Formats: sequence, structure tokens, C-alpha cells
Amino acid sequence: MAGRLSVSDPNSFSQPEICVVKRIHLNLTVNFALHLLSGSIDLSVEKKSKTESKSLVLDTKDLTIEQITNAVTGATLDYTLGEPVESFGSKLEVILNDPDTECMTVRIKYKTSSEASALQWLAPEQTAGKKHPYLFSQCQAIHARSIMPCQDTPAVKAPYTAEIRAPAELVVLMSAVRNGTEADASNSTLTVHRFEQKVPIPSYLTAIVVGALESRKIGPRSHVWSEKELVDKAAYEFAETEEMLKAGEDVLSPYIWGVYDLIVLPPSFPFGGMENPCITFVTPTLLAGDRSLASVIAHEIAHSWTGNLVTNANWEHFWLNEGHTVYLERKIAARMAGETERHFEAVGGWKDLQAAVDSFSPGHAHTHLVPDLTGVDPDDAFSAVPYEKGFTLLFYLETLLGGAEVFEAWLRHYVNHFQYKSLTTDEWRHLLYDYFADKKDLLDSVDWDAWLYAPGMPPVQPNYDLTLADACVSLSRRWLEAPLNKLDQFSGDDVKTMNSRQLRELLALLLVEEPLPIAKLEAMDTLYGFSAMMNAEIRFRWLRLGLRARWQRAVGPALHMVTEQGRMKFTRPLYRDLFAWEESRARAVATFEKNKGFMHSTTAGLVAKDLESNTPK
Ligand SMILES: CC/C=C\C/C=C\C[C@@H](O)/C=C/C=C/C=C\[C@@H](O)CCCC(=O)O
Ligand SMILES: [Zn+2]
Repeated sequence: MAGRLSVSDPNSFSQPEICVVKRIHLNLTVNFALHLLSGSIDLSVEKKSKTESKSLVLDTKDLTIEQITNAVTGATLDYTLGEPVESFGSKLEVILNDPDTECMTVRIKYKTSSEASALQWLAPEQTAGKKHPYLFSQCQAIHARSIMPCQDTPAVKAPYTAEIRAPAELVVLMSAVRNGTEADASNSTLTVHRFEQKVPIPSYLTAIVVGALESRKIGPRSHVWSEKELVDKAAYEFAETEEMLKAGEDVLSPYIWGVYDLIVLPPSFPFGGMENPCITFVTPTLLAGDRSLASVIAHEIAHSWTGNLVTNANWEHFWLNEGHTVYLERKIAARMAGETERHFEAVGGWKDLQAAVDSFSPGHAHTHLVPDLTGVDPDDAFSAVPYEKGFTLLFYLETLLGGAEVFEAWLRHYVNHFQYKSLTTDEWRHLLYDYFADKKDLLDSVDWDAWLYAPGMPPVQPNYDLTLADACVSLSRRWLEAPLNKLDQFSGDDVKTMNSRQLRELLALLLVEEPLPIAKLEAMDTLYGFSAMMNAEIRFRWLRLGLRARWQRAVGPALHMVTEQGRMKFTRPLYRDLFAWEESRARAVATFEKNKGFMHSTTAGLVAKDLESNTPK
């Protein structure tokens, strides 16, 4: 197992305390034939000590380094590239042989591997249009190093510009403002696309997508992008984007990133959404047709402040990004739909947390709010824990320290204080004590060790308003308690006034109980029509209920769902359930073996690990 790779970040070789990257320029060509990016990166660096800082230490993963020079003088710079270490890649140390300068620009000519873990290359037949290839990236947490040599720690932030050459018939988008295109003077099949991100960002927010894309305007600062087959559906689904942005600004401060665009990626995109600045990446599983899954957009918008502006210093403090973002996402929900909606979402979040804790096991180290990630690939530790345990801590503090308005003022102070910076949990807590100096006794009453460093569920469960959850709780209880010969008490009217989020909550409540008898699921399906519902959140929970009940009728649709989309939140639990049942195991393994080559590499890797740990020895 790899030890702590550097003093401040267990998952990065970089040593920004010696020499830090201050500005980046990328000059790359997208090669669909070879599945690689090639070209150069200019890293403008600042030595911490003019005479003592002798090298620039970077992260790389599966990169071929061709040449390193001083970008201004052209002088060659010596370097050493270390042996690869598990998922962390190889340390690249560039010798800076000019003791008289404090700042310099290092140019690295390189190319990526066709296996770069940040990139998924799709053949035309894997796209909706079937005519053109497609490329997208996912750099969080530590994959940026597979597309560029960089200080791949969220402690380092830099603005970037980019010049990307790609096939002329395709569109290129990046996590930056578009700055024009032109025909490539030396190759008529290519177009040059320019970008600029003026706000300093951490490496994990670097993003690129290349495909046959169209856009629709959905607000004064927003377009939605996708292949043309989905773009109108997407424009309808995400029409509330501007209202959400304004709600975020109302809670915190003006949106500083200029543009807020969305792109609906192909179904293999492993997450619900990714907060890439200026262009949120989302999964097509959000396209429910009724805007009911748009809370993911509120979440990604919230990251414009918490995560992208105020950033966790390393991945052990990921809860600072996600806990605050869930808190703000639910504040946006409250601005748009009322306080009862915020509480309803919090009730659902508690159950998601319980499911995540149970899935690791309650004593597991990855259930700590602040985990030790020494030698741990952050992808392996990822779960709902930092999101929901983090939210619960913040909601608990809100209640303790004076209520929603008092805590909103604190949140504004927090963002204002740490904007453009990266921080640790200790720094957060220090500022909290400083801000609430008159409430020190209350803060001292918090069991900080249990909240931050103990495994399992939080030490306190807040009291949420149950107005919207009550109907779901009572209907779930009726189903759980009804004798099999009394199922005629149920009718389609039971769910007539429930919205799709309440249906999802009903299923979530049933999922945390002992499996239901198949006869109840059959009756429920006849009356409520769950099998016909295409809302991905409902479908997912319905199929899980079926698999846990050992209902043969769930197996085919579950295998279909894990192949038609690749969002890990759905794909991993469904595969785990399919593996766990002896009767579906062989079909699940066969389906995975057949499809893994088309899956996103992170998803395929994690499903393979799940399969291993679920296979009876
Ligand atoms: C304690 C774990 C520490 C660090 C993990 C950080 C990143 C892990 C990596 O797997 C990337 C995660 C990216 C997440 C992006 C978006 C999420 O909000 C999606 C949540 C799940 C979903 O809705 O599909
Ligand atoms: Zn998030």
C-alpha cells in the first residue's frame, strides 16, 4: 500500500510548498483514431524560495513525457519520472536550474495514454446520433493527472487558458468560457477552439467534452448542450436553472463564473452531475420529463460557491465541499418550494446515509466524516457519507446556534472568508469558533470527535418537519403491516396525490425494511404501476425491492438498467443485489463481462471490485 504521498495531501506527489503552479495553458490535439490527447502544457510557477526551491514536483498518470523546456528561453530542463504507484500515478520532478528567478514557465510536451483514467472515448455506435465519436472527461478526484502533468491536489488553484484542436465537424467545450474558434492553418480537417477560465480552479475541475453537440438557450447566462436527439427534452427539464441560480445568489453572493451552462452526457457518465465550472456535466438519467430530478442541478449550482470557490484542501476534507453543497442545495429548494421541501429532502438524505453506512458496515473507516485516505484511492472511499453526514452536522449546528437565518449569515461569512482558497476541517472549525465567539459553550457541547472522526451514523439525529414525509411513512407502514389476505384495502387512490419524489420516498422507506413478500409487490405494481415508471430514481428503488424480495420479474429489467446507463449510484447497488442472489448471479456476471469494455473505466473497476467481494469464497 502507498503511504502518504506528500505532507499536505495523502493522494498527491506534488509539493506546492516548494514551488507552486500559478497559471496553466494547454495546447492539445484530440486524436479520436488513437484515443489520445497530445501537445503541450505551460505551467507558470512560483518558487517559494528563489535559491532553495530547486524543483517543481508534479503528478502524472500514464503520460508519455516527450520534452521539458523553459518556455521563454527554450532551454531543456532535466527531469525524473518515478515508477507508477497504484492508482496515484508517477511523480514527475522537474529540475529548475535557474537560481536567479522567482517565477518561470515550464513547457512540457507530452501525450496521454489511450487508457487515461479521466477520459472515456465513445465510438459513434455508443452515441445517440450513431455518426460521430464522443469524448468526455471526469477528473474528480485524482484523474486530472492522467490528462496533464499537474499539481493534482485541490490545495492548488490556478486559472487556465486552452487551445484545443479537434475534428472540424465536432464541438469542444471545457470548464471555462469559450473564446472563439478558427480553422487550423496547418490541417484543414481540424478546428482550433480557445477557452479561458479566469477564476483560479483546482486541477480536478479541469474538464473537456468533444462531440456532435447542439445547444438551446435556457436562461440569460445559460445554455443546455447535448447531442441533438436529447437537446429539446433537456431544455424543458432544466428550465428552472436561472431560478436556481438566483436562489443561490440570494442565499450567498453574486455568481462569479459568468456563464452557467449544462451538458447532458452519454448514459455511461458515472455520476448524477459534476460541477465543472461554467459547464455542469449531467447524466441523461435526470431526464424524467417532469423536472422532478432537478435537485441535482440545484446541487451543481450550489458548488459554484461551496467546492469551486471554497475548496477542500485534500480529499480527506471532501465533506467541506459536499456537506455544504447539500446544505445549500436544500436552501435553494426552500427558496423555491418552501421550508417543508427542505426538510423532506433532509429526511430522504438521512436514509441515504443509513444505506451508505450499512453498505460499508457501521464500523468501516470510510464512514468517518473526515477519513484517513493514506494509500486509499478516493474513488474507493466515495459514498453518500460526506454528503449526508456533512449536511446533518451543518443542520444540527444550525439548530444549536440559533436557526436558519443565523446559520445563513454564518455561511455567507464562511464563503466570503475562504473564497478562492482551499481549507481543512480544522480551519473551518477555527473560523466557526471565531464567528460564534459568544456561543462558545454551545460549540463546546458538540461531540466533535464523534461527528468528525467516529464511524457509523451521526451521534445526533435532528428533528425534521415531517409534513411531506408523513403520507409516505403511513402508506409504507400500511404495506409493511398488512396481512397477505387483506391486500384489498389498497387502491390506486393511495398514491393519487403523491408527487414522484414522494413515491421515491415511499420506496426508500420500504427498502430499509425486511424484504416484502412477492405477493405485496405484485399487488403494488397492479395498483400503482411502478414497473412502467421511467423516472430513474423510482425505477432503481423499485427494482432493488424486487431483487431483495427474490422476484424473478425484477431480474431482466435490472440487467437492462445496468446496461442502458452507467450512473454508479444506480449501477453498483443493482449489480451488488444481482450478485447477492444466487439465481441471478451468473446472468449478472455474464452481463458485466459482456459490457465492461463499453463502460466507464471507473465504473467497470468498482463493479469488478464489488463482484469480487460479493462472490462466495
Ligand atoms: C471520502 C471520499 C473522498 C473523496 C472522494 C472524492 C471524489 C471521488 C470520486 O469518486 C468522484 C466523485 C464525483 C462526484 C460527482 C458528483 C456527485 O455529486 C454525484 C453523486 C452521486 C450521483 O448522484 O450519481
Ligand atoms: Zn457535489
